[in-house]
Order: sequence, then structure tokens, then C-alpha cells
Amino acid sequence: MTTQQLYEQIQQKKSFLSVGLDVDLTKIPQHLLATEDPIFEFNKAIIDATHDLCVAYKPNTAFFEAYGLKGWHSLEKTIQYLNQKHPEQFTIADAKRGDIGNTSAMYAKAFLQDMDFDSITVAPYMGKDSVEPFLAVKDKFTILLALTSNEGAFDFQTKKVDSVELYKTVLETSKTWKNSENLMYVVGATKAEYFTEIRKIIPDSFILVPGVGAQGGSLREVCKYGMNDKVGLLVNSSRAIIYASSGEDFAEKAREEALKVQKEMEEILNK
Ligand SMILES: O=c1ccn([C@@H]2O[C@H](COP(=O)(O)O)[C@@H](O)[C@H]2O)c(=O)[nH]1
Repeated sequence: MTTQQLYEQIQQKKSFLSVGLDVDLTKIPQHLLATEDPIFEFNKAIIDATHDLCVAYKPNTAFFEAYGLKGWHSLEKTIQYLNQKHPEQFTIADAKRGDIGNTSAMYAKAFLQDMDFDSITVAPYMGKDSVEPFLAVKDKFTILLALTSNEGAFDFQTKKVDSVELYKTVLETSKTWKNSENLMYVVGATKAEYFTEIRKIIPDSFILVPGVGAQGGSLREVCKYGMNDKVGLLVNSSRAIIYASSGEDFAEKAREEALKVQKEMEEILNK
């Protein structure tokens, strides 16, 4: 998918919502535990109930890796289901990878080529040669962690190195890397006040914004400072949507929550 196609989806659906698929077997409805693949059944029901309200799905791989081989199998089934039934959805493997070059190339192969996700989240800490193998994959996106939503973001990311905040150096430097047109960035919704500065450095890039919903970030604040003329934002919510109910009505309630966010997005887009 190209960013133009993503923008067209946003316009069509009046939504820039990404639904996070962070499946925890202790939180999903009991009746699903009797099925052969509860994680996939849960994801499938959530996708079926919400796909017209969002433009992206973001499975966080930790929630699959935690269940070993079975979990990997559920992740593969989930991405296959999305690619076959909803190819218009932008898919994000929230895996936060990044290693020496030949290892990063294997991560890129696994997530962007074999599993065929549209994008993967990558940590910038190991620098250019750890990120460029992801950027080399044609027609795919590398979503670089810039300023994360957690408290620990202040430990390093906002610290000054040579009088410039580290997250700003990450943004500036990454623009010089080969195939940097394939970059998007992660900035947490809990850091809305930073978006003005961030947009000065990356005015046109898409930004994946986790941290609304369960983490308390404000959608309106993020949009006020972070939106560009092509929207340029994918705002993710995971727990607040997928765990809206732990009963048999979980998919229906997830839809209700997603609809609330979509309506707020529609209002913002119409302004
Ligand atoms: O800075 C970051 C980067 C990634 N995440 C991930 O996004 C979701 C958020 O889930 P919620 O339930 O909506 O809080 C989750 O997968 C995180 O690992 C993030 O929160 N912040």
C-alpha cells in the first residue's frame, strides 16, 4: 500500500484509527477458550466488527510470541486473514526490532516479506545499518520509534546530546538514510505538546500514535498539533477497544468503542 492509498482510505472512511490486536488469553471471553485457536478467533471477530471504522490493524507481536508456536501460528493466520479479506487495511507488525544489519535483514524478511505486513516498528538505537535493511524492502514501511508514549521516554529520548534532544536527532538523521521515503514514525499520544516541533522536522511523514484510550492521551490534542494536510496520523487504540467487554458481546462492544473514536475523528476531519 502507498501513502496515497492510505490517505484515500482515510478520506473514504473518515477515520485514521488503527485497532491494536493485543490479545491476552486471561482477558478474552471464556467461551473462546474452548475453540482450537482462541487468539485467532478473537482477532477475526474484532476485525469483522470494526473493519469499516478503521484503516489499520496493529498486532503487537509480544502478545503472540508469549504463546510460543501456537501464538506465531495465530499471528500468521491473523495477517493472512487481513491480507485476504481486507487488503485495503494497512497492517503494522508492532515488533520493535532492530539489530546488526544481517539480523535486521532476517527480521525484515520474516515480517515484511514472508508474513507480508505493510509495515514494522523498529527501534533506532543501533543506528543506520540496523534500520536500512528494513527500508530496503520495496513498497513497505519502517515505523521508527521517535518519542514513545511511556514515562521512560524521558530517560533518553528527550535528553540533549550536543544540545539537541535525542528524539529530534533520530528524526533528522533518519531522513538521510537510504530509502528514507519508506519511513514513518512512532510518537505517543501522551506527548501531544511535542508534535509542533516534530512536524517542523518531518512535515510530510505519517506518524503512528499509540496512547489514546487506556493510556489517556488526547486525540484532539494530537490532531491539533500533529495533523498535516494529508492527515499524516494513524492513531492507535488497543485495550480500550478490544476489551470493551469480556462477555459474549465483546465484538459488538468493541465496535461501539471504535465507532466513538471514528465519530470523533470524522468531526475533526470535517473541521
Ligand atoms: O510508544 C509506544 C509504542 C508502542 N506502543 C504499543 O501500542 C499499543 C498501545 O496499547 P493500548 O492498549 O492502546 O495502550 C501497545 O501494543 C503498545 O505496546 C505504545 O503503547 N507506545
